[in-house]
Amino acid sequence: QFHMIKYEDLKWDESLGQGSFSRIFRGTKMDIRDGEKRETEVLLKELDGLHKNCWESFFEAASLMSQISHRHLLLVYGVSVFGAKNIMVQEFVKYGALDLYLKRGRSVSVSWKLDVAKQLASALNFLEEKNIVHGNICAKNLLLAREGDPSQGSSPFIKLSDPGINVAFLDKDVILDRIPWVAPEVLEAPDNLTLECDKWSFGATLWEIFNNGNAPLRGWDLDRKRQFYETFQQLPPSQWTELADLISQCMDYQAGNFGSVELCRYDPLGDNTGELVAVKKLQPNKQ
Ligand SMILES: N#Cc1ccc(Nc2nc(N)cc(-n3cnc(CCO)c3)n2)cc1
Repeated sequence: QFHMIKYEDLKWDESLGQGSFSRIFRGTKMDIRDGEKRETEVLLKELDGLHKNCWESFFEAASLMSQISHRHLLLVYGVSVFGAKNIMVQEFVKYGALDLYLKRGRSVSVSWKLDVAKQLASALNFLEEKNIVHGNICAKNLLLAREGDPSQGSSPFIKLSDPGINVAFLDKDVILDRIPWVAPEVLEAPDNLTLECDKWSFGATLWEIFNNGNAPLRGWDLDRKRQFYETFQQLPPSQWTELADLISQCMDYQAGNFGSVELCRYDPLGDNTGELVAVKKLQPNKQ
């Protein structure tokens, strides 16, 4: 289910940084078209050696992206395996990851952000229609193919990247660190990803986009992040009511695989001033 690319047809240019379990490089792949040699600029994503045992998951994530094509889904040309090296060969997307682009202080307009949000929504709608779960929606996995120029009225263009290693293969701490992008039910059952999980992550990614690429709960340690879910907290609401409503509809503790909801008082100080919170009991899915 994958196009195998010969290692000798690849050429590495400069390193572009570090994903969580991979290193990325600019490069070229050589192929023959109409009988002549052609070099295509590519992004080489190399799985790092210590995660060798998840190479199937690494490639499975990519093959998910190459089984279907959509204007806002990254094009994956194929894979190359050479000794211990596992390399995914992707189309080179001109401006790279959206979170870095926004953090670099590009001041972009609200309509620029709305365009990006709509494009992400259309990619997720497409995946949902195919009943395909991505599992790692976040601004780092949105790639900017076109900057868009407000003076020319041209809008940005994004591509959703591959999800990387499946969350079921990740250590608990890595999953905790993905709070608030990872849906709460994934912490209990990381091998049961559903479309609801992508909806939750969509909410956190919207928050990122409209907060100029700043990560939600930035700098929080794992215990504080875990508590964020245990006390059913929400992200700080956006200044735009409709956006705040959309984000809280996506990041809805009820919608996941939670069973009955029982209201009780969460009373940390023991002086009965605690706020009323909902206590959810994890129940097996009713279906
Ligand atoms: N300066 C700069 C610069 C860097 C990168 C690109 N291009 C590109 N193309 C892709 N296909 C994937 C990525 N990419 C970026 N970060 C990840 C890991 C998180 O997914 C993947 N970047 C363009 C310019």
